[in-house]
Amino acid sequence: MADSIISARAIWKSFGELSVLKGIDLEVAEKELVFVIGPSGSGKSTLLRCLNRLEEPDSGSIRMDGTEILEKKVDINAVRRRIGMVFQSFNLYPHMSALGNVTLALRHVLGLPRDAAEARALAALERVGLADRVSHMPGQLSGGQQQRVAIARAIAMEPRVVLFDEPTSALDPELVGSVLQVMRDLRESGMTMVVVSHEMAFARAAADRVVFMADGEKLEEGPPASIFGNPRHERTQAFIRQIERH
Ligand SMILES: Nc1ncnc2c1ncn2[C@@H]1O[C@H](COP(=O)(O)OP(=O)(O)OP(=O)(O)O)[C@@H](O)[C@H]1O
Repeated sequence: MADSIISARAIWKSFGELSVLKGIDLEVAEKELVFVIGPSGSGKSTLLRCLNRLEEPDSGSIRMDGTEILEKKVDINAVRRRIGMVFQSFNLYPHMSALGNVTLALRHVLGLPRDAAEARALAALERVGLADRVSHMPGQLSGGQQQRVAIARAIAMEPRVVLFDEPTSALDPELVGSVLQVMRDLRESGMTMVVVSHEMAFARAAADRVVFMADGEKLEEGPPASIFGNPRHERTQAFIRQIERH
């Protein structure tokens, strides 16, 4: 793919005796929303974490904008500046306001002066619908609002791609919609995203491509209509049948 932002090839990863990724390939094109689904324990989060080297693959190649990021000499902080990540647990600093949380990396990682960092942070908080909550501490915000602060923190860095690792799994059901809406808006604005999530309705509606993983392998991938409507692999069929029962 000529315009791939991420091109991961033959990624292998074990934890001790447990082989979690078995030669996975993943391409992510500019402005694409790639959705990774599969049974619990199939290696989805591990794959995502390998993409920014929160986990170190045992072997394989990951190119970002054409540059290999698995080489020892690569400045991993420079790579991470270009890859935002949103976690299931929002990982906000509890003693800092929403604005403080979003501003922190802009000042200390990007080295922006306070005024410029705050202006950028305010714009990001506005984008996620929190213009009226910038001075609130995380404890004064709902889970959905806290996750939106975490998304603002990621996008304020103006990354090339944002990875979402089960961003709504820790939320009460009534708070999920606001976070998914922000993710939908980001997609509309052309943000490149890789999402691991169990929100299948969202995958159907918003994904450009769905990747189905099982036991550390990619069994099939394609547009949501074909993965959900006409899955070819027997394990994908079983998975889709199971989620449709719930
Ligand atoms: N740091 C680790 N040390 C040891 N085992 C790990 C570690 N991280 C993940 N695993 C194991 O690797 C396997 C894959 O985990 P992973 O979280 O990638 O799966 P997943 O597909 O994201 O699952 P889920 O949908 O339940 O989150 C699991 O068996 C898990 O217990």
